[in-house]
Amino acid sequence: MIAIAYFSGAGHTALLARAIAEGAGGAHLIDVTAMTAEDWTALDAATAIVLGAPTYMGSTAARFDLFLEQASDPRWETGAWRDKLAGGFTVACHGSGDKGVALQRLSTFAAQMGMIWVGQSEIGAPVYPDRPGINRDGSWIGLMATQVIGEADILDTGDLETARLYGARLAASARRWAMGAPD
Ligand SMILES: Cc1cc2nc3c(=O)[nH]c(=O)nc-3n(C[C@H](O)[C@H](O)[C@H](O)COP(=O)(O)O)c2cc1C
Repeated sequence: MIAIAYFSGAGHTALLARAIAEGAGGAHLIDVTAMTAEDWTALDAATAIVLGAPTYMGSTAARFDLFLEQASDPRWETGAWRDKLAGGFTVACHGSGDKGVALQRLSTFAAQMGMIWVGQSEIGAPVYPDRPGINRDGSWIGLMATQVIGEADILDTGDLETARLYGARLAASARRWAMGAPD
């Protein structure tokens, strides 16, 4: 099972979370501002946890960092998430916008938790001109999207398709990983 934990101030990160879930063929979507006991149970049971936060001031939004710190106690010490798969995504209003820092922050959290990071593997245009819009920000450490300025409720179709493909990759990875789980 895949769990997607995200924070979204104005809705863009939430759109990406839903597209990843769609590509994965279903996932437990968790808004970290309204955590329930069931959400923590789902995270602890998940084969893969996908972390999503908008880039605010050059890194992950503080509200998501609060969730990461909450999740670490006591799981960092107990190793409760060790060897789970992890992935990450972010969105910002600039093509760069220092989104890479946000994805490094998420992958560093995963590393500290002993998780196995699954990056973004899609190559689009200009390398493959027949794939316009796919991974248009050229990010492989995780999924990046760029906000369509002035629009709160839409994202670029290429970014959404890239998110679906990332979800499919995470789901395939989770299936393979679960098959090889130790007894
Ligand atoms: C406090 C704040 C800080 C931001 N910092 C950045 C930034 O460093 N780089 C950038 O490109 N966009 C930045 N933005 C724009 C957001 O990343 C962008 O609007 C994004 O789509 C928001 O996602 P959300 O709708 O899920 O909150 C910032 C927005 C806010 C509110």
